[in-house]
Parts: sequence; structure tokens; C-alpha cells
Amino acid sequence: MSSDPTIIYTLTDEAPLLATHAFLPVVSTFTKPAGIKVEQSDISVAARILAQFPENLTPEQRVPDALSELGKKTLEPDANIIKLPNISASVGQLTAAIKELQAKGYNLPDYPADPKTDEERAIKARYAKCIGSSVNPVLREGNSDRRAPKAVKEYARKNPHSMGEWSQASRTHVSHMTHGDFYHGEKSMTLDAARDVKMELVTKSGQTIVLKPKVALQAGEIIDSMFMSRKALLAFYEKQIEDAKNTGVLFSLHVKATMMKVSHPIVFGHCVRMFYKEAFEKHGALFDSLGINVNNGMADLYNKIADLPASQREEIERDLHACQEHRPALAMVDSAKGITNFHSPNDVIVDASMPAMIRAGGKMYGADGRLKEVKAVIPESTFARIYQEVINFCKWHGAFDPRTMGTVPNVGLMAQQAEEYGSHDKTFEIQEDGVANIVDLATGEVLLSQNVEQGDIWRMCQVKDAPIRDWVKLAVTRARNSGMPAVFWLDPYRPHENELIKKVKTYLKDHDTSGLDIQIMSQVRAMRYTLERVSRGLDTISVTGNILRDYLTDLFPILELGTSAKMLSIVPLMAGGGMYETGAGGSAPKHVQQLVEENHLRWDSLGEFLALAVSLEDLGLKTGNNKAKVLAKTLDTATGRLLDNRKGPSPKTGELDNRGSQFYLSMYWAQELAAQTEDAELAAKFAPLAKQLAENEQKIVAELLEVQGKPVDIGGYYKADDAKVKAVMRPSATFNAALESFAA
Ligand SMILES: NC(=O)C1=CN([C@@H]2O[C@H](COP(=O)(O)OP(=O)(O)OC[C@H]3O[C@@H](n4cnc5c(N)ncnc54)[C@H](OP(=O)(O)O)[C@@H]3O)[C@@H](O)[C@H]2O)C=CC1
Ligand SMILES: O=C(O)CCC(=O)C(=O)O
Ligand SMILES: [Mg+2]
Repeated sequence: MSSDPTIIYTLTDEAPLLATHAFLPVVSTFTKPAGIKVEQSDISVAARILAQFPENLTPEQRVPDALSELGKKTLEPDANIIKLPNISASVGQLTAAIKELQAKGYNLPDYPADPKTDEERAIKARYAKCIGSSVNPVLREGNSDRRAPKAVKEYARKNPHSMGEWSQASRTHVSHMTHGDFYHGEKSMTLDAARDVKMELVTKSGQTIVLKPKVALQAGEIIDSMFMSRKALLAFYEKQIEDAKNTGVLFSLHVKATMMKVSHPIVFGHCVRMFYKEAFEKHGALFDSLGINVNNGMADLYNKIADLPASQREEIERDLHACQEHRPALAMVDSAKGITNFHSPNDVIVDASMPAMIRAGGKMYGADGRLKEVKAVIPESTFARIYQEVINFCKWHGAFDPRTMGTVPNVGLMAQQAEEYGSHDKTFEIQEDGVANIVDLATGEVLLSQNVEQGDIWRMCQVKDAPIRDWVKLAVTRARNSGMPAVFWLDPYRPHENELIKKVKTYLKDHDTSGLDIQIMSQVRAMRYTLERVSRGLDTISVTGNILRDYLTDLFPILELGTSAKMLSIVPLMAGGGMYETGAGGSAPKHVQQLVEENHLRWDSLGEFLALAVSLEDLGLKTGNNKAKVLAKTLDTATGRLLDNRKGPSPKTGELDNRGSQFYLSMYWAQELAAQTEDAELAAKFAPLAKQLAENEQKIVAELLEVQGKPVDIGGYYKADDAKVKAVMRPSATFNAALESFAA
């Protein structure tokens, strides 16, 4: 490793990875004159899978464990990482990725869904590391600061996106459990001293089963024990399915099976089985023998019955359809292709799906391709209530107006696997009725105890003290720098949050809060308070735990800006470095489909532009590299021009897309660098490039547009062919030549 100031740029998946193929050459070219090195770190799901099985691969096929290395880097004070969104894979996506890699000659083992031998269990355990949120919890060694930059907010005000109308008579609503969910039985405590604990189940028959032999806890750490009752969940689903049928609204399930990767697939699967209850009762034994697991969605069922004799398959299909006859209509993910909300647990992800529904005036698509009112089923009441509050507000006041509404930045607690991020290896589906205990290993003292039944989901969450202190500090800093009031969304009736409230009150005293408006409110009140301000054009910082960080940083951007792609998303790493995430959204799988079919990429790289500017600024400040500071400043101005001139990508094929938008950013950036007077060397260096790009603007844009409208081959999905993707993503010979001659 060289000692040059370095930016690490992640290679991820789907749309952001495609965009990176076009943008990285620009980044490397522009930063080189400042002596900045740009390194790549491939943390795509394909690379993560390959890194798990070196012994199965030829030396040429092996890849380093880039995620672990990057995780270590986040603990170093000079870390400067640009993190793009990555797939948090469902089992369906994982198996598809394995299949693609096997077909490409990688000798990977099949995914053993139901392992029988120790060897299969070991393989499953390795693959488990690639499922769900397994990147972000490793890299997010700091809390989160997400906001709409001023220029972006101004742009949204001047160019409002369309918003569906809300009627006061709308029957759209949120349904959540009112007992038996994680919220209701939660127990929480703050550790008086460091302790090692285990998680165990003492069964009714007197057996003790150790589920997690050791968790090392620190002094001051908050731990929780909570469970979701299977019986209560099933009764809830039955009632809601019936209610949606009787009232004639769409039934739509919203979970986060990716981030809550152990609990939510189970919660999802119960809903699917309840919906198709009679068919599952009739064919349950066959489904089991086929290894069907609808925790992975109906897609798993349809795939696995595909090879049955036609008569048997048709009978199953008839029985499934018969269930649908007396069930409510389902919300559709893709009505043209008949893909419902139950197809796959990663198709409808609550953080993005609920705001999209609210933005559409409380409607989702039915099977006929029309927008309809909906029962949004979000079983866990802990956070579901915020959405009902937004719906109440919209029904009363009408849709928000992006031209006038205020902004809601977020300061989110997530560092060191806070809250749900750290719960994956501490979440269990209970096999037998009994008592679930968290026990001090040294003394045998039972710290937290729950009565659980077979099928309940029991989990332990943790949040360490240092991240809480850091989060409070970040909230105060943001309130001071922005002049906005800050609200901690904490519910004193929830034991975990009650523990947090005590700490927040204590740690606020460490800071000068004079003149600041900092309040603590339970979620529903905080939402109401924030929305009342939003509708008056007033800004309010939301300071939240991890899940609300996730939910609110899609909700408000989607309402305010039309998308969360335009957010500035910073993770000030606790060790001193910085990670700059690109927007608050995900990897937009639909965009890949459009690129492959029509060679148009509607992915907006604005998040990347914003992230790169703060990354350069930070690098400049920390290393004293003035050229980096100039690059940062000019990039910001260029991004402002990009917005003013409306050179963002259009969703429509045949119009400017991601590549065109990146060209304009490059041209404006080169022009700003050439025009600035702080660094004459940089100005002289960039002047010819600025001239060349401006002179060739029409030609380059024409070259970028003329390729559109036809299908393209990128040689794969999870591991596309590098050369093919590069060719597709860099189709302008004139633009490529300009960058190359500049770099030479
Ligand atoms: N930080 C991370 O690593 C994150 C990863 N994810 C992962 O991303 C995947 C997809 O998640 P999903 O819930 O569908 O959410 P996404 O945010 O990826 O997509 C939802 C919709 O948002 C719009 N969108 C998002 N980003 C952009 C962008 N840069 N430019 C233009 N439009 C954008 C698109 O709308 P339209 O279709 O109208 O163009 C898209 O279809 C999952 O695998 C999930 O786990 C999700 C969130 C964060
Ligand atoms: O980690 C994940 O799976 C997704 C995270 C996410 O949606 C977010 O950080 O906004
Ligand atoms: Mg999110």
C-alpha cells in the first residue's frame, strides 16, 4: 500500500455497479493531478460468495475477502471510503448468484437449504455470511448523518416531482399487531459491568438448550430480550386477511426481510402460508418433501413444483387459485408479469415500499394494473405506527407539496452493530415451549427471561455505550450547525428506548446545548410534530435508532425529493475516518432490467457526486492536500450546475440517461476547475479538457443517445462480464478519448 492519500471506492451490485463502470474512470482521471489514489474494493454479493470458498476455486478464480479487509479499514483513522448500495441478498438471490457463478465455471457447492450432514451445515454457515444485511453492519463503524443538501432541496422545490392526491375518504391504512409482537414483551437493561452471557432455552420438559454459548458484553451496554409470538402473529394475519377481503382493499405485506434477515423471512412465510392456508393444509407433506420454504417467497414454491408431473402441478395451481378466490386481492410488484407481493421477500422492502405507496396517494397496483387503496400489513408494531400517522396526516391535510415542505434530516444510531444490526446471530425460532434466558456465564444469574412457545421468534439486541455517546454528540453538532430543532424519537413505554432516554439525558449534559431546541418524543408524537412543521415549510432533525434511521431516510427524501437517491449520506467513523454513502436508497434492480432490454440506465448518480465531494473535502482537510479541497469545491459547484441545467437522468429510453448525466458532470467539473483561481496548476491542467468536452458536447451526447433502444448483453447479473459492461457503460468514443488523452 502506498502512502498517497487514498479513496477506497466500493464495487457493489446491480444499477450502482453499472454506473460505477462509467464513473470510476472519471474519478480516477480527475483526482490523479491532486496525487490522490483511488482503490477499488469489490464487495458485491458474487465476490463475497467467492471469498467464502477459496479451496473450491483455482488460484486465478480466487478473490480476497474484500469485505473483511474493508471492515478493518473502517477502524483506521485515515479511512476514506465511498460506499455504494449493495444487494442484501434473500435466499432466492443467493441461490441465483451461486447458479450463475457455477455456470461460469466456479466450482461452488450448492446452497444446502436443509442441511443433513456436518459438512452441509458448515457450507450453509458460510453462505449465511452472504445473506441479508451483511455488508452495512460490518462497514458502518459510525453513526449516520443523512440529509438533503441545500442545492438538492432547492432543486426539488423548483422542480417538484408528481405526488398522488390523498382523499379524506381513503381507506388505506396500516395494520400492525397489538399484542404478542417484539414491542409488547420486550425487556431491557443496561449492564452494570462487563459480563459474558449465553442465550439458552429451558424447555418445559426440563432440558437446557444453549442457543448462543457466549456474547461478550461491555459495561454500560444496553441489551434487550424480545420475542414475537407465533400464535399471535397467525391470529393477526387471519384477521387482517379477512378484513381486507370484507372491506375490498388490497392486501400488502411490508417487511424488511433483508435487514432483519433471520426474523422477517419467518414473519413473511407465515403470512404466505396463512393466505394459501387450504392449499398448504392439503399439500403440506408434498411441499415439505420438495423442500419448499415460502419464507423465500412463492417463487420458491413455483420453482420447485415446476418439475412435477403436469397433472399434479396443475392440481396444486388450481388449489392455490382456489385460495385466492376467497382471499383479498394482493398488491402487485409487477402486474404485467403477475408478480405479487408474496413472490419474494426482497421485492417489497418496507423502507422504500411504504413511502412509494404514500407518495402515490395511498395506493398500490392491483392485478389489473390500476392503483388501489390498500391495507399495509406491517406486523411489528414497534415502528409501523409512524406510517399510520403519516397516512392520518395526509388524509386530513392532503398530499405534501414538495415546493413548500420542510426537510427532515436524520441522525441515526447504527455504529458497532447497534440494535437490530447485531441481532442476526442472536435470533432464534423456538423449537419447544419453555423459558428463554440470557444468563451471566460467570455467576449463572438470569439477566432477562421470557416465556416462549414453539415457533416464537426470540432475539437479543445490543447497543454499546460509546456509539450512544457518539450519536448524541452527532445530534448536538448537527443541531448546532444547521440551526434546526432536533427530536430524539424515543418511546418511554418501550423498555429499550427507556434505557436509551436515560443515557441521552446524561450525555446531553456533556455538550453545550444553550440556544438549541432538543426534545425527546415518542415516535407517534415525534412524527406528528415533525409533519406539522414539514407542512409549514419548517425543518426538523430526526434523531433515531437504527430502524427508524432506515425508514425515515427513505420516507422523507421520497416525499421531499421524489427519491432517496439524492441524499447526502455520511458515516463519520468512530475511529476518525469517514465513509460516504451514495444516497439513502438501494441498488434499484428494476434499472438493470431496463438497461438490458433497452440500453437505458435511469440510475441517478447524484448520490455518488455528493459523496465524492465530501470525501475529497475530508481528505483535503485531513491530509492538508489543497488540491483535494479545490476538487471538492468545484465538484459541488458542478453538481449545482447539473441540477440547475436539469441534466439528471430521465427514466425514459431515448433521453439522457446515467451516462449522459455523468458526461455533463464531468464537463462542468472540468470547466469549474479550469475557471477557479485558487490553484493555478489545476486550472491549467484542466483547461484543455474543459475545452475539448465543451466543443464536443453535441457529438458526445449524440453518441450516448444513439446506442439506446436496443437490448444489450452484459454477460451476467451477479457477475457480469467486466469488458462487456465497460463497453456498454462507456459507449462514447469521443468522451473516452478525451479522458484518455487527459490522463496520458
Ligand atoms: N445502502 C445499501 O446498501 C442499501 C441496499 N439496499 C438493497 O437494494 C436492493 C433494492 O432495494 P429496494 O427496496 O428495491 O430499494 P431501491 O432504493 O433500490 O429501489 C426502489 C426504487 O427507488 C428508486 N431509486 C433508488 N435509487 C435510485 C437512483 N440512484 N436513481 C434513480 N432511482 C432510484 C427507483 O425508482 P424507479 O423504479 O421509479 O426508478 C427504484 O426502483 C435490495 O437488495 C436491498 O437490500 C437497499 C437500501 C440500502
Ligand atoms: O443494510 C441493508 O440491508 C439496507 C440498509 C438500508 O436500507 C439503509 O441503510 O437505508
Ligand atoms: Mg433504507
